[in-house]
Amino acid sequence: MSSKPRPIVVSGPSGGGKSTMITRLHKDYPDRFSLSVSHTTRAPRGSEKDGLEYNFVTKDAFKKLVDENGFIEHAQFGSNLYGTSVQAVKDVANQGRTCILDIEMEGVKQVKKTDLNARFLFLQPPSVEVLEKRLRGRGTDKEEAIQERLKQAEKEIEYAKMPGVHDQIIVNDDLEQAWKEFEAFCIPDEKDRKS
Ligand SMILES: Nc1ncnc2c1ncn2[C@@H]1O[C@H](COP(=O)(O)OP(=O)(O)OP(=O)(O)O)[C@@H](O)[C@H]1O
Repeated sequence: MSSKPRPIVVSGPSGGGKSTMITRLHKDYPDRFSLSVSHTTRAPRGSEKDGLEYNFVTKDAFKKLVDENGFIEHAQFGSNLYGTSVQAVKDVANQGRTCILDIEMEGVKQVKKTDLNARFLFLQPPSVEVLEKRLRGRGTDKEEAIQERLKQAEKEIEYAKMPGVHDQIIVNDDLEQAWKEFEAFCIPDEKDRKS
């Protein structure tokens, strides 16, 4: 059996609290968790270094990796391609850190097809009504985007109900309570926890 840290997949509807939890996790445990380095076909900017901010690759190399099923998720923004590769997640584990993957439902399904041996955590809002309030309160999304996110949220919550999809579902109602549960999932050994 390998002693490499198993990646943790955090998913849940937009506005469910993924960024809030993951930001706190990195802040409280800066040496224990890492995000994977994404691939991109865009050119490096300023002092960006290959393998650090991104793995900078050509469009051909990117497409080859797509054909080889090397990506968990990939998408196009403008004329550039971006993706999270299976290898980038393994690289984090090889460095002795737990890779945190913040991905949506389709990505969760992709991870399940790999040999990453991930643990799956779902952050669920207390209700769609509360989710709507939080999305509005965040003030980052236009009305149309909010409606789209709420529709998608219902699908995500339905999928999460299927037995065996997630190792744990945390209902993000009271923030401190949800954080405690999140922290406990990410750091199973109580003596290693800060709170
Ligand atoms: N338990 C909570 N109680 C009240 N507000 C919360 C709680 N958890 C998160 N929020 C707030 O809800 C909003 C959405 O949270 P956050 O941005 O972390 O969601 P997300 O899942 O990362 O969304 P996205 O997938 O769109 O990035 C934020 O404004 C955050 O401060």
